[in-house]
Amino acid sequence: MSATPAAVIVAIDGPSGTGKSSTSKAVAAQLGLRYLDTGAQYRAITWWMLNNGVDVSDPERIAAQADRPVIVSGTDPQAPAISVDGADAAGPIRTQEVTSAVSAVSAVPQVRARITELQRSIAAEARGGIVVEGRDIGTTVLPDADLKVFLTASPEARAARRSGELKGKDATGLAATQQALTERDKADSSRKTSPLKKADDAVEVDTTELTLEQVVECVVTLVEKASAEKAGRMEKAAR
Ligand SMILES: Nc1ncnc2c1ncn2[C@@H]1O[C@H](COP(=O)(O)OP(=O)(O)O)[C@@H](O)[C@H]1O
Ligand SMILES: Nc1ccn([C@@H]2O[C@H](COP(=O)(O)OP(=O)(O)O)[C@@H](O)[C@H]2O)c(=O)n1
Repeated sequence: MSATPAAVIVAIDGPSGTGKSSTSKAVAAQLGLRYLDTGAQYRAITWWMLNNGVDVSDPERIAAQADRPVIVSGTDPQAPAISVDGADAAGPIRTQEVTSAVSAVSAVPQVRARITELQRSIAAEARGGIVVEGRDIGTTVLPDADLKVFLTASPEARAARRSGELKGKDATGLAATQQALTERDKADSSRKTSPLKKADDAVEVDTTELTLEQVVECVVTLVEKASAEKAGRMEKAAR
């Protein structure tokens, strides 16, 4: 008799515009898992620093304030929510001002330690399983995740996707969007503390030529396989 699928922890990492958020939400909703957007948490702490007059070009000042904001993340994939000091932050964390400052704030070790601890406790509470998306989930936050996926896409495809999202809200052209993405990737990949990096045991999926539906289907298949394998191992251990 085949075992009931086991609850799994899924780590989805990759650079900006590769489809992490869209894919993670859809996979979690389809499989009844919780969902955590860790980029939203780094955006939230950045928003707090900007609102509280902290000089975001000064790592020491950021470090000194890193413990202060109270960040609460919802984990419903159908209605992702985030608040800072009790205020809804879902809208304000997506502004250009926050996007431009987030890599500098998230590079500060005290910020990463604080947010990493929060992420681990949320994952531990998700008894039925969770999809956690970010930059360092498979390498640092949840190195024992049951499945690690690393999404990639060409810089041109990523910029075209982001530029489509910004249309009407931002006058930035495609070339400027690509330039901003490249700079953020470079900052995220070159920082000392848990840089953006594919974990050695992550499955890499290049989404450049795939539709979002195809990526979701591919990741759902990988999660189902990881879940069945885990259930098999648990059943064997219980015998
Ligand atoms: N495979 C894909 N093909 C085309 N557009 C996509 C694909 N995956 C995601 N998108 C679109 O690209 C944009 C960025 O996706 P998102 O999931 O926010 O990426 P990330 O979280 O990696 O930054 C969104 O508008 C999304 O709908
Ligand atoms: N696990 C994570 C997630 C995000 N981040 C930081 O947070 C920023 C915003 O993440 P995001 O996922 O919202 O970025 P987008 O690609 O969606 O614009 C990234 O550029 C990183 O600087 C991080 O350092 N570690």
